[in-house]
Amino acid sequence: MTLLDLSSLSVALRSRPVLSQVDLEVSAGELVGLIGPNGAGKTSLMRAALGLIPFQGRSNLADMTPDRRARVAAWMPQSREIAWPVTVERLVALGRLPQHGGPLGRLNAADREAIEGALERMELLHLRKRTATRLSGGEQARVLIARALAQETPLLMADEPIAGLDPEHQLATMQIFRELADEGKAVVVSMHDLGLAARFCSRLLLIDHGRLVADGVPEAVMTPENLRSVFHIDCHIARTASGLVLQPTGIAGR
Ligand SMILES: Nc1ncnc2c1ncn2[C@@H]1O[C@H](COP(=O)(O)OP(=O)(O)OP(=O)(O)O)[C@@H](O)[C@H]1O
Repeated sequence: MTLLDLSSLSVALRSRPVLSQVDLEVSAGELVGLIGPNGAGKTSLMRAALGLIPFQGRSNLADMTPDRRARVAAWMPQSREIAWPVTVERLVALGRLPQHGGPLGRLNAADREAIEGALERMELLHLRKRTATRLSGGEQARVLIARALAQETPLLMADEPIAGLDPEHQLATMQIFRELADEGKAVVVSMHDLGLAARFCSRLLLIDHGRLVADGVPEAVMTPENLRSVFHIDCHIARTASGLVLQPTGIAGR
């Protein structure tokens, strides 16, 4: 089942083209990593797909009413600002707003199950009564991922969700995304850790200067040529039983 369907998606910000003619379909069961250098257009692609910024072309999500979209796609933006000093469990409960179609009234059994599941998955049960604004940056990021998980949408889109997490929680979070995809959801995440992208994602989209320049399984996208021409780096790449292992070794040509 196709959950994200973009055709000829283009974005110009302040009259400057930042995304050009992206065609993309993402289906249930895929964990898609969006990779590319700083300023390549990863955030613009996701924000345009969600209808959060003006674009040309077509996005199935942007065509939906806001209510419908919130039931189809959960979104974790790059900015990690938590505006109010509410408890962790209250913040995660806000992920249930779309299911209520309005203000969050009394939580029902399905809400409670979704909230508990999200807190447990993100290893936040011990922090549930803490004030979210008084957590560390990485802890706050995990709370925001939990809020997106509690939304229980078939599609999860997250902008650099593992940035700032410690190694254990980076691995655990990528593993959770992998599980969500295996459970039949579609997950689209932008990320800069090419090693984790190669190891966990079923498919990679390589963006460079606003264009989708490669799209396929990690082995097909993480080629020495692509890594050199797009990221300007040399990498050690090895195929292992647990997937592709990739370690940047230097800046190309230096
Ligand atoms: N509000 C804005 N006004 C004008 N240009 C913008 C604006 N926001 C982003 N841009 C430009 O759009 C281009 C794409 O930015 P975008 O944030 O999509 O890149 P990105 O791939 O997500 O980068 P990063 O990895 O650094 O987060 C960049 O050149 C950026 O400078």
